[in-house]
Amino acid sequence: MTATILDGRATKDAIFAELTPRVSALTEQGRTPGLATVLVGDDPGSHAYVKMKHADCAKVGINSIRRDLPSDISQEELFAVVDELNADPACSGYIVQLPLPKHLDENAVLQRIDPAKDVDGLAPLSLGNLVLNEPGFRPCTPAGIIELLRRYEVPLNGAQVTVVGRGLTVGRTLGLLLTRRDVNATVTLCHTGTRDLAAEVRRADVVIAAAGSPGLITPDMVRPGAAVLDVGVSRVDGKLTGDVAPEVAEVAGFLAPNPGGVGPMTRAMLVSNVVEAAERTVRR
Ligand SMILES: Nc1nc(=O)c2c([nH]1)NC[C@@H]1CN(c3ccc(C(=O)N[C@@H](CCC(=O)O)C(=O)O)cc3)C=[N+]21
Repeated sequence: MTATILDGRATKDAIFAELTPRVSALTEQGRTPGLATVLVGDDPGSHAYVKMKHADCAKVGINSIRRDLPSDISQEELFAVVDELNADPACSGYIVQLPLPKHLDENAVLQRIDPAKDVDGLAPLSLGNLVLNEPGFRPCTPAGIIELLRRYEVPLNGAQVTVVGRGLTVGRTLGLLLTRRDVNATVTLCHTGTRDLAAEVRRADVVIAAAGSPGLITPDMVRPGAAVLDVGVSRVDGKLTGDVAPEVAEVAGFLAPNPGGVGPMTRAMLVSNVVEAAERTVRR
């Protein structure tokens, strides 16, 4: 037996096809959505992600604005860029690519993002809305994971989900989203302090690997038929490697590979949030 692939690229394309008429309708009213990206420094991986996001925008007819900033930019200078995007009517929403260089205060930057433009869903107000069950932008990777499972009809209601990794962009926020009443999963959130990772993974119906530790999840840890989603990326000898060992495909029922799984879904959710931001914006 070999796992059914949870194809994030095809699912992203399907979502883009659904978004395109909404973008066209906005454009006909002179309200074309616009996504801005803020990239500080020259990390090659971050550059590649930002480039993909702009290509996605072009594909669905969204305008894009790019702010590539030097790695030695000061906190005040970065605030000025954020303020400018907050004020720019052509920018429906934007993301500040994380992580930022160490000399910058990441939380202070996230706090300065206009909540109406926080399409990444990582600013404090969006996170608060998520915890309080209020409407608001959802973080793109967790939203993409749930959407991918939903479209492949992998049940989450009452399911045991083991999430490995507690980072803000995936594990921490995914736990919050999965345990909401409308999703209704039981979540175990594992991290480097977890005593017996193999045992926690073994009892899961769904495993989300977002630790950034190459090959961490091995076939002996996976219950036959379980859904396994590989979200971690690390560079090993210049090659991108996921958190899930390749042999897991022979045990799992469903597998979201990396690349080709959750990454494209993150971008699909970002574009979806931008369209929503533009739709919500009232004309002045
Ligand atoms: N504020 C913020 N928000 C983010 O959403 C954010 C971030 N910072 N920092 C970095 C991570 C990483 N990230 C990815 C998005 C898409 C792919 C993606 O689409 N990858 C493709 C292609 C990979 C390839 O072939 O090179 C795939 O997995 O198939 C990957 C990684 C978003 N991030």
